Amino acid sequence: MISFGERLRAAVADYGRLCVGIDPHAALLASWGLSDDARGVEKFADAVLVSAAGRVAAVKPQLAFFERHGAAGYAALERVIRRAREAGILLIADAKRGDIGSTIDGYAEAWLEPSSPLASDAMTVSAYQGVGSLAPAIERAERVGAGLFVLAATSNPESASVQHARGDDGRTVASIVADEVAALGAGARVAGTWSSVGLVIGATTPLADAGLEPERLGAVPVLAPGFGHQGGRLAELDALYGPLAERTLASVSRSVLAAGPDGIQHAIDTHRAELRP
Ligand SMILES: O=c1ccn([C@@H]2O[C@H](COP(=O)(O)O)[C@@H](O)[C@H]2O)c(=O)[nH]1
Repeated sequence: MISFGERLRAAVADYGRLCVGIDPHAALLASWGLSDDARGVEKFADAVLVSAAGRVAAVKPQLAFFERHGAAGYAALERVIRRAREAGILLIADAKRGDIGSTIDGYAEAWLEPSSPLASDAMTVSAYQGVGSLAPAIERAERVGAGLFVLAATSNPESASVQHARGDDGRTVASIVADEVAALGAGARVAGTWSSVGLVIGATTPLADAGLEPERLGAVPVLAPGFGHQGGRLAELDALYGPLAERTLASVSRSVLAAGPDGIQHAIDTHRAELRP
């Protein structure tokens, strides 16, 4: 079995460091001429998949916009996940789940276990209950070759009051999360391989402001939202992420999706061109 970290490394080598978000906001559905229901959401997601497969390393459905449509939205998402697998593109479920260990394992079973109808390549999780609370999800992910991205320094401006707060040793909350994630499995890893447990580090704040020291983060991959619509510039990815840049997957949703069904392929290509190969 190939680990998620290694599958991500291969996808980035083949297709570059862009991830396209599948965020069927009501306003986008309207501008695409689609109905604001599960059918519209599924058509939207399928069109994004067709345009992204073979062009970018991964897609990232935002679950909120499927959940809006209840059970029918989930059924649509199950089919989208299956089609992503058939198309051979990595799919990161933006679920942002977090809870006590026994419950987080339930979430991991739902989103990562291959027998689940929602089985994704990776999911986003929150460490607000402590990185240790994620241990069952981490163990399950490693057992089934899936991945996790742990929120560390998110792209929204409100995050600073919590994530940049400093403890007695001077480290920020973001850096405590990042250090604990980096320590997972460190030493057991083959040199040059990527970890299957990554971090979410938004593109809207310099790493230093969040107290993050990239040289401490070993082989951890990064999922980086905040480019495009939120103001981050893809051309500045290398400068922003420094030594982490090679392992950073830049995620863009609205700035690509706003191009509509006829323009999305071109928009993806334009965004890719802003990243160096
Ligand atoms: O720190 C974070 C974590 C996740 N997100 C999610 O990424 C996309 C961003 O959408 P854009 O349209 O490219 O702004 C969205 O699904 C967020 O929930 C984030 O923005 N920041």
